[in-house]
Amino acid sequence: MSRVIRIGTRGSKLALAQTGTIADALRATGVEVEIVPITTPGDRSDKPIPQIGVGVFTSSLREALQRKEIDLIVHSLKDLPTTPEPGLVVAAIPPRADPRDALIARDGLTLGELPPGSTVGTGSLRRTAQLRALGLGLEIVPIRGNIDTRMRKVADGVLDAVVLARAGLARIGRDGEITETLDPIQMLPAPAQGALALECRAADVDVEHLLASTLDDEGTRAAVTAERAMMAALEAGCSSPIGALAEIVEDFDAEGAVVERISLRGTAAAEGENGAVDMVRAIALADRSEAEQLGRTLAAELLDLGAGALSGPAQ
Ligand SMILES: NCc1[nH]cc(CCC(=O)O)c1CC(=O)O
Repeated sequence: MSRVIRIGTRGSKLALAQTGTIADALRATGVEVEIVPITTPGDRSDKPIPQIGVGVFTSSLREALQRKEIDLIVHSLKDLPTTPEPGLVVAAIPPRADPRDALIARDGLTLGELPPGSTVGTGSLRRTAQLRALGLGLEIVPIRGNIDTRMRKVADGVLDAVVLARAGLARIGRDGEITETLDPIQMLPAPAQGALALECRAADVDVEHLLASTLDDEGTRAAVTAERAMMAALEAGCSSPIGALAEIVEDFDAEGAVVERISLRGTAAAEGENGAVDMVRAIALADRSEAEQLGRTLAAELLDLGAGALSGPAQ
């Protein structure tokens, strides 16, 4: 392609890192790439993320894309609302990084080693609800800010631990400080955590084709499709207390031949006794081609178990 592809990005270390990775991958295919920094209102606000609303970081970037000031956005797919944006298309979803959450605790401690009353920082309702459900007597402290700011609270002794996504830590080169990778049995990640979404204008067929043919990963796309279909069916926004993890697993068909299927685990908040938050959980399996339906089926099962009482766009 003779055109220069302009990638718009927020100025955070994480955004620059993931944009840089995609820029390198595109340059390796022989195209010329320019990186265009864009400041969003979300970067200027100190309010907790659940209060500033869904998609606050994405709207300024999308406006620049619609106005043709840039040609491509590299999103963290977990931060992207499930409603499609008219005129734009997610042209590629590259191979996913490790989707799990991680603990960074003082003195190399694991969750189980933190004494009751220990303070654990997170800004996420999903992480808060799942940490509480473990019944370890941890004190969950709401925090926000970028990854470095959150990590500093442990280094400075302000908090005993924080929980962050492995993928983000790896992208900024700080995964060496993880003291425990949380098993999805304890902590299901956010839908699409660890995955990137490459968005361009639907009318820009050259860029769309380049992205789709060089950077898309079908297995990742199937997994995140199932997770996001579950989220959409629960009408949950990106900051609602729900978690989901789909994995491609090997199974046997009726004749005993090995086939690949998708397994999807999900969790959502439900109202427990005395108004407490309970996390209900479910798992289901489907053919790879049925990712979307699998997500809806699991959502229906979670709703049957009482999910939804606390989930909703307002959270
Ligand atoms: N909500 C913030 C956010 N958006 C994307 C990531 C990095 C992980 C990813 O790309 O999924 C993070 C940080 C975190 O949750 O620890």
